[in-house]
Amino acid sequence: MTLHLDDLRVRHLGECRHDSPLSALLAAKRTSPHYVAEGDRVLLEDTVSMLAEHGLPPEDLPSFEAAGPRRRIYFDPALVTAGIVTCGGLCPGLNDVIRGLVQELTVQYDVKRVVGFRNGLRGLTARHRDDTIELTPDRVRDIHNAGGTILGSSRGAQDAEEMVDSLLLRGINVLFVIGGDGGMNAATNLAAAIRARGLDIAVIGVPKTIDNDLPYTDQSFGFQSAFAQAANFISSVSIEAAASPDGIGIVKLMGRHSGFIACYASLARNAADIVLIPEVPFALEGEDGLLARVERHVRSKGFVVIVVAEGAGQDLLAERGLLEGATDASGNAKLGDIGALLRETITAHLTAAGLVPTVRYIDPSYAIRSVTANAYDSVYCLRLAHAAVHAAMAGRTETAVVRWRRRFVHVPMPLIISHRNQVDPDGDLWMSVLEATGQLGQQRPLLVER
Ligand SMILES: Nc1ncnc2c1ncn2[C@@H]1O[C@H](COP(=O)(O)OP(=O)(O)OP(=O)(O)O)[C@@H](O)[C@H]1O
Ligand SMILES: O=P(O)(O)OC[C@H]1O[C@](O)(CO)[C@@H](O)[C@@H]1O
Ligand SMILES: [Mg+2]
Repeated sequence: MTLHLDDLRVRHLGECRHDSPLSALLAAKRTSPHYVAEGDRVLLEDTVSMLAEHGLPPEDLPSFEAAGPRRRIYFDPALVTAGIVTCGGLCPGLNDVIRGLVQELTVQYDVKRVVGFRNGLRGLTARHRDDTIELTPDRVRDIHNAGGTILGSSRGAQDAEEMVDSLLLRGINVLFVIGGDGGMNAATNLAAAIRARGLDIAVIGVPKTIDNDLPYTDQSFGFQSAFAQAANFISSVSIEAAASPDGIGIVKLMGRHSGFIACYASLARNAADIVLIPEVPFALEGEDGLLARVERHVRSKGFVVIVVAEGAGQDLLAERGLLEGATDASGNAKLGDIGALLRETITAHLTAAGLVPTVRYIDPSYAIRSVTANAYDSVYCLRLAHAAVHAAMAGRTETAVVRWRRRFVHVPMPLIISHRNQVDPDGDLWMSVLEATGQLGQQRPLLVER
């Protein structure tokens, strides 16, 4: 998709007429290698060839508005009531973001009231809108020490008009939606409904997903904590597999459509022989199929470790009638158990080949996303929260705050949901996985024409 400068402009509610309480901090600031001034922009692309292809002067190249505090702001903080909602699956760092938002709003901007809507967007429906949590600095002081979200979360559709009514009834001027692709979709619809009614309410998204499947963000917060935890399970399974004759270790990791967790967790331990992700189809049968490869590994090395993303090989399950074709409350496809299929077919294949396999299959499932954010993610969450508050107070709306090429920037929400971020089979991450696993060293990478 070719993007132009105009596609990357974010919406403003109006002119910034108030002095920011942070303006003194900004007085002498200019763009530097470590700071982007509020009038400057951050390039979308970062290679000479991609930039040259546009044939445009620098100021016309596709670029993002820099995040960060502004000298002048749109909202009078004394009149602001902020709302926060977390939606979709859990992700390490949710509490860190909530804490950062509340602290920045109340301490720096002196916003008097922050309201937490409970249990996801369900908390914005007529039935649940009065069941909120008052978020004060005291209430959030220690919440980052635990995983999950103190607000609760949920899946399932809600009516945008009903949610706008809730914002009006609760006197919300700025709403922070912390969510994944679904949450950002819902926030976009909500912002459109607010705009259609001509209301003065800012909607700011903080993208959240352990799957790292949202585009225009380097990596989503919590992803690093989640894959670090996943890597521990890879270590366990490889120790088990190595200690058993004809040992087979299989770890299935979350990643509905994107195999980032499987790739990064595998690279973190460098113990996997085979990594399977949704983006790279594979065959079970045939000389270059998975079963033959597993057999070769077992015969040469004595054991094999396979890391499989939950969304990989869904076509193989469908062929065998093992997919229900059902969806969850948010419309996400329910997946079949690729780990179980691997366990069964590998056991049968090796047994028929005269081996006596010992199979260890671990599905850590929720255990990787319910963890507390690690120190790196905590810093990241706090900085995203600061950026989100600055964006909201400056009257940005339908805008997500992300880190892009190490800078914090504003992305129009429609862009964040325009497509899915996936591992590129022609990109350098997958290349690293092939190099690290040795999948490349065999006849061909495990990318099988089917
Ligand atoms: N296309 C959509 N339009 C409007 N609302 C949506 C859409 N998709 C999802 N939602 C709503 O957004 C909320 C969160 O969506 P979902 O359950 O898919 O999780 P998510 O935000 O994608 O997070 P994650 O992928 O990390 O679990 C749900 O309440 C859901 O109803
Ligand atoms: O069981 P739940 O809560 O619906 O969530 C499972 C899904 O949520 C995610 O963690 C994030 O979308 C996926 O990796 C996983 O498939
Ligand atoms: Mg999602």
